[in-house]
Amino acid sequence: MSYRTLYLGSTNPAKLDAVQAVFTPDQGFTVVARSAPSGVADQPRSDDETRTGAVNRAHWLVRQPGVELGLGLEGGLVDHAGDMWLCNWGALATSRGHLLVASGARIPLPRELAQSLRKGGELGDVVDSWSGREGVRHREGAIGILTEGEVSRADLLGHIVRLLFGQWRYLGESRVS
Ligand SMILES: O=P(O)(O)OP(=O)(O)OP(=O)(O)OC[C@H]1O[C@@H](n2cnc3c(O)ncnc32)[C@H](O)[C@@H]1O
Ligand SMILES: [Mg+2]
Repeated sequence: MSYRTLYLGSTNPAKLDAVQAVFTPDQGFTVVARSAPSGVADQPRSDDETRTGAVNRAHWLVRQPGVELGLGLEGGLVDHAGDMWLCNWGALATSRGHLLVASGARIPLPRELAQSLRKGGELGDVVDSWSGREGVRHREGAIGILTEGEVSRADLLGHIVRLLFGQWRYLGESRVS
């Protein structure tokens, strides 16, 4: 069997777990993690900026020689209904010019966290010092802490990856060769 390679635009293990759970060898895929520039702030602060970060990563990947399929995932913050919410976006680009986009579930952040984030900084760093843990962004994520382990960052991103994979399958025969 010949495998298709899916490039992920990040080496973050939580993102890689989410992608490897969907783009499996059984489905005919190998996954390669390669840091891709998001072209937006390290901490995006709107849906638009977060989606753009995911799309830029995916597009950057398919501009590299030999890359057929590029997937970008981006985490961000959104002000909504008086709270600051955690959001995530994903994009899957093909070298044939298709672009599929999806966003994930979101939850409001505790006021205390939102307050420090309004002063600047990245959610990953703020959550580490707030929770007294290290490297939360690479493991359970803020979402894992805020849901008592019920939903991990990989779970949250996994749903987005499935939405992308499903849309790509729906494209059918017109997808990449
Ligand atoms: O190496 P990359 O792919 O950039 O991985 P990252 O962890 O920085 O992830 P993003 O750039 O997609 O996310 C932007 C910021 O939001 C943070 N973030 C998003 N979701 C998070 C979560 O569930 N837990 C902790 N930090 C999160 C993340 O750590 C960054 O500071
Ligand atoms: Mg980042």
